[in-house]
Amino acid sequence: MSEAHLISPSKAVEARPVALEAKGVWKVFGHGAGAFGQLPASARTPEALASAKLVGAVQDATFRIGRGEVFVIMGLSGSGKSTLLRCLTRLIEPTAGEVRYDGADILKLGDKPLVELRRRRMGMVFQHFALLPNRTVLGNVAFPLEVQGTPRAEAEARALELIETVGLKGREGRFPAELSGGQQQRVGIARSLTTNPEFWFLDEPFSALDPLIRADLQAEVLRLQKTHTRTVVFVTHDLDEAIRIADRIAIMEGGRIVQIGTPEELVTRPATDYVRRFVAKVSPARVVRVSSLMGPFGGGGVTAAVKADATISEIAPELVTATGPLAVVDPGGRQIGSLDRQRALATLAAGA
Ligand SMILES: Nc1ncnc2c1ncn2[C@@H]1O[C@H](COP(=O)(O)OP(=O)(O)OP(=O)(O)O)[C@@H](O)[C@H]1O
Repeated sequence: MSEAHLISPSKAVEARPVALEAKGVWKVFGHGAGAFGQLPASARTPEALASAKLVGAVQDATFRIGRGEVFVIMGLSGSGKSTLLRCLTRLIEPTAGEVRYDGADILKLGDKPLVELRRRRMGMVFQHFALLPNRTVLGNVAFPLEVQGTPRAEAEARALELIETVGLKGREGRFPAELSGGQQQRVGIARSLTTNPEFWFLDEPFSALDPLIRADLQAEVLRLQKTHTRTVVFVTHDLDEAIRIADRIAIMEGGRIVQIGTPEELVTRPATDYVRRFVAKVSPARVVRVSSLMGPFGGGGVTAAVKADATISEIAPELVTATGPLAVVDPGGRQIGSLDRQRALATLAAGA
C-alpha cells in the first residue's frame, strides 16, 4: 500500500513543490501609503493603518501555492481579492512584502525581466474579456505570440489549435461583438494559453455569464489546467464556483486572509465565525471525501467499492444500494480501507 494514497487532500497539496509564495504582502492606498510600507513589519498594524487614514486593500498576505495547484481567492466584494491577484503578477505594485516564483522575488525584478516573465510564464483572464474589438477571434488569440515575435503563420497555427480546444472552431473569422459573452470568454481563455503558461491567473472570469455556461467553462478550466499541470490562481466571490474547482481556498475579509484550506477543511473546521457563516449553506457531503471517513481495511464482508478521493455526494448511489461496509479503493483499484455505511449516510443527511 503506498503512503501517497493515505494522505489527506490538504497534505497532498502541501506535498507539492512550492511554485509561488507570498510573504507579508501589503497593498495600501492613500496619501502616505509608501511611508506605511517602509515601517518595520511589526508596526504595520490595523491601528496604524486606521490612524493614517489609509485603505489596507491587502494586509499581510502570506501563503504558498504548490505546483499544479488550483488556489482560489474568495471573499465578498471589496475584500481585496483582485488587488491581491494583481500584486501576485505585479500589475499592481505591492506596498510591502515578497512575491516569489520558484524562490525568486519578482518585486526585485527590473521592467524587462518582469515583462518577459509575464509573457512567457503567465497567462491571465479577466472578467470583462479585454478582447481587441478590431481583431477577429484568430487575431485576438494569436496576439500574444505576435507580440513575442513569433512568425505570423506559426502564431496563427497555434491560435487555431487553441480555438479548436475551447470549442470555437469555425468562428475564427468573427469579431468579438459577433460573439456571445460565453464565447468571448472562451476567446479570452484561448488567448491566455497561447504561450502555454505555467501560471494561470483568472480574475472573476465567469461572473458575467449565466450559470449553465459558467459550469461548462469551469469544467473547461479544470481540463486545460490538468492537461499541462498549470498552477492556477482563481478569484471569485462565488462559493459554489470555488468549491467546484479549488484544491484550496483562501477566504479574505477586509483585506486579510482569514483562512486557507481545502473545501472540506473550511466546511468542517471553519476558523472564524465569518468563515462559518460563509460556508453554512454548503452540504458537508459535497466536500467531505471518502478518505476522511475511511476506517481500517477489515477484510471481507464489503458490498461495494468506492474511490478514496470521491466526495460522499458522489458515492450516494453506492451508499443507497450497499447493505454493509463499502471497500475504499485507491486510483489503482486496490483496497486501502473500508467505509462504514451508517457513518457515510449520516454525512449525506447532514445539512441536506
Ligand atoms: N486604486 C484604488 N484606490 C483606493 N482604493 C482602492 C483602489 N483599488 C482598490 N481599492 C480598495 O481596496 C479594497 C479592495 O478592492 P478589490 O477590488 O481588491 O476588492 P475585491 O474583493 O476584488 O472586490 P470585487 O469583488 O468587488 O471586485 C476596496 O475597499 C477598494 O475600494
